[in-house]
Amino acid sequence: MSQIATPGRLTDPPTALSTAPAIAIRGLTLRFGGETLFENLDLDLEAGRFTVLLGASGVGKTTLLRIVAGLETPDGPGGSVRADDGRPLAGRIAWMAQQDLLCPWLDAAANVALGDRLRGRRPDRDRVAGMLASVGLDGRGGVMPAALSGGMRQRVALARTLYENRKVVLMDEPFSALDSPTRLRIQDLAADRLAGRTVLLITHDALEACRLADRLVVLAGRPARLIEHPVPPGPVPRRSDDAEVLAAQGALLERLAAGIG
Ligand SMILES: Nc1ncnc2c1ncn2[C@@H]1O[C@H](COP(=O)(O)OP(=O)(O)OP(=O)(O)O)[C@@H](O)[C@H]1O
Repeated sequence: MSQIATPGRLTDPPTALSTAPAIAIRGLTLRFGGETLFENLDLDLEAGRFTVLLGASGVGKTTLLRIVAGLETPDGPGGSVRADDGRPLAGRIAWMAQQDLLCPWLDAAANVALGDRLRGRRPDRDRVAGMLASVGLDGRGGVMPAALSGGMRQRVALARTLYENRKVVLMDEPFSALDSPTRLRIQDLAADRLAGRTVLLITHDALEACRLADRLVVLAGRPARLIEHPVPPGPVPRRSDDAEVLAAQGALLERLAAGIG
């Protein structure tokens, strides 16, 4: 297992971070074949906060994320996804997936700057090095993905997300493939490095949800509805051994097992 050091904070200007928008999702309806996944679904993502989304497999979590990202179009004229500053969301969203999606033929540094390469821009080497250092991978830019552990690969993926410096970050079970201690450390890192951005995180891990959520919602049923679940007190990331976090995790698991999610 690789331990994550506690590196210095990122150098993104605070003014840039403070412009993270709130997002209002309104009146979403989506049908696949004969199934109605969403019917007039609303969700608000608070500016600069972690909203955590749980729910049973197949309920529609990834589809909801894809709609927010503009990768899926809701049915009918009523549905909308809008930023509260009135500006388009396109170009302001980063995506982190369950798989690290690193290109195996590029080293860690080139993977961090992949977006620049795809846009035909010259990567900013100093920023790339800074992002790698900020996730505890100082001096590892030349290492190929095959030589990195799963936890380190996800840290490179996090550095790539940070390099993009988007104000909205959509995360689809980004840590689910990691062992528990590594997952705990990268949760801490993500909470610290993504602070101030508007984050929507999908997870099946009740402890992860209770550690990271400023707001916790469960997607359940068909058509799916959203059910609020209370979050433990205190700022994120909360300690995994905190009594209130453990109690909230237990209560959340009981609710999920009872079939609300
Ligand atoms: N493009 C599509 N065409 C048809 N059906 C789809 C499409 N995309 C998703 N679905 C269906 O919509 C439902 C919701 O899928 P989705 O991947 O959003 O679920 P999920 O809650 O993210 O599940 P998991 O937790 O397993 O990742 C599933 O029944 C899936 O088969």
